[in-house]
Amino acid sequence: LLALAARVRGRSRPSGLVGGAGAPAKAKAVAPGPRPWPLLGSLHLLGKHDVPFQALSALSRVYGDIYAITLGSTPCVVVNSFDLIREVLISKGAHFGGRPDFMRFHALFGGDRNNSLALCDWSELQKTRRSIARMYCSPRTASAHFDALAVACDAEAARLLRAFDARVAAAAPCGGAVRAKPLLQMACANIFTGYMCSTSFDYDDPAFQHMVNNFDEIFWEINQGYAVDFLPWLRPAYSSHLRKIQRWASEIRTFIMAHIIGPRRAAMAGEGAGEGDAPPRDFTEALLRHLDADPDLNWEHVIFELEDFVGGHSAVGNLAWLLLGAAARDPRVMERVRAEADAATGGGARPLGIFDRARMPYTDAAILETLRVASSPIVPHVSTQDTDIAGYAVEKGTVVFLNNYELNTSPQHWHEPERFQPERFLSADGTRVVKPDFFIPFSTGKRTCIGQRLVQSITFLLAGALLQRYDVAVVEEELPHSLPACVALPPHTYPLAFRPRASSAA
Ligand code: HEM
Repeated sequence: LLALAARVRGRSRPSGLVGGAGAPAKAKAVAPGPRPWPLLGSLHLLGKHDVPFQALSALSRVYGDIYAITLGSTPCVVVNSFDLIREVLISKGAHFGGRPDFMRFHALFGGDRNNSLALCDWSELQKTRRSIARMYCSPRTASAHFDALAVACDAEAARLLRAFDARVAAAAPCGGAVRAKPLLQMACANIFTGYMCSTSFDYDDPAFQHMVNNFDEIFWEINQGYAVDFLPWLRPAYSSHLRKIQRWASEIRTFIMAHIIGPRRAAMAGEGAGEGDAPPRDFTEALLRHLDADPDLNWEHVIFELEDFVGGHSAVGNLAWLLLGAAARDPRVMERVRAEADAATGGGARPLGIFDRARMPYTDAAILETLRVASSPIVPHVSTQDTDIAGYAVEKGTVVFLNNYELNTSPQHWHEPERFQPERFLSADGTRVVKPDFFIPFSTGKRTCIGQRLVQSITFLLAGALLQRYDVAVVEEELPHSLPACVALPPHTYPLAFRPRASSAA
């Protein structure tokens, strides 16, 4: 009964807000929520589940669609319904443009999280950076940038398949089990550097391998929650961990400077690039030209921006490996992706390309279903002024969790949400992808993900090409396993068994 009462309270608007004409304005009520303990706040409640987002969903069944919770001494609000998430991200987006001040975020970006596009607070500089990045990281299908992406993808898919052929042949005596996520990550990294920086690297290059592994470590790391995020006095206990994060990030920047920006800058000087009206050759050149033209930009911005965007490849590689894991668990998924790929390429008469995505709705739907099941959390937002959500007071500096784990897994929204069923994203005749409004894996509003077109195109290509070429199966001793509410897999995650396809079309 208490739980039910709390739930009803959580859902209703506080009556004090509805004053009659001339009535004195009453202070807005604070959303209901658990009573915090000294020092810890309610952090102990998050530890009762595999991942914090499960705990946040469980608490929504007690306190309702919006509740207030104190973590350490940080005031937080959790919103759990699509309407309230839209209120925060869209109708009141201008009030919630900040990001949390976690020391891990600072450690990743040279001591200042505002160097990062995803982790900074909203600012004029952020607007400029987003608009430069958007053109390249969100290319429209009929655009020169998308054509350039297609070229980088074609070259890399061919290289990946050659590398896989060799690995699979070597692994054949032990059933074809290959721990190949790192290979996939290198292919993704090369597509990103090929497209954004007009350069790519050999899979055997130890410096490249090291950079890709560092990115993967960081992607896994950033997807974890740590008590120190809310209890800064725990810092001494985490100091070696923080140093490790700093080292990964700084090694990445050294690589980018030495192997991408340095050579590129030298080549541009030699070619006289930037002179005349020719458009920049790629994202790196666009950034370097801005550096010369805009006094507000400095070297650090360029390096950090490339780090941010080249680093996007880690998310793609992890997503593609999750999709391969799902296809290995359910051969029907593999068969349907393969049937689409065969139909699109004339039975393998030519390699699969990113333009084929338009004719492969099931494969596209399988990517969406992988995103739904993984349910990557939206990066928390922070209120930049005193405001309200659903009429409840929200003070400046409050961390807001947008619980899209609840949106992606609730039986209120999905039939059998625990099942992997790409068909749920298809029209009744199976010819079109249909996405419900409340499905927002890339968030929405002014801080929405910039990379979603790259994510969908590259995941499509790499997973599609591999499924067209190989029979993929689970390795019984190490079944595919991933955390709920997490699109990241540990860098050395489960292997999958690959065998050249029995009825070979590709
Ligand atoms: C599995 C793949 C990915 C998923 C599920 C994903 C999802 C998200 C989500 C949920 C946000 C938070 C938006 C918000 O706070 O409202 C975000 C932000 C962002 N994403 Fe992605 N993302 C992915 C890959 C990428 C890639 C490949 C790139 C770059 C090429 C990228 C660039 C960004 C940037 C720059 C932001 C920050 C935007 C801002 O704060 O202004 N993402 N992403």
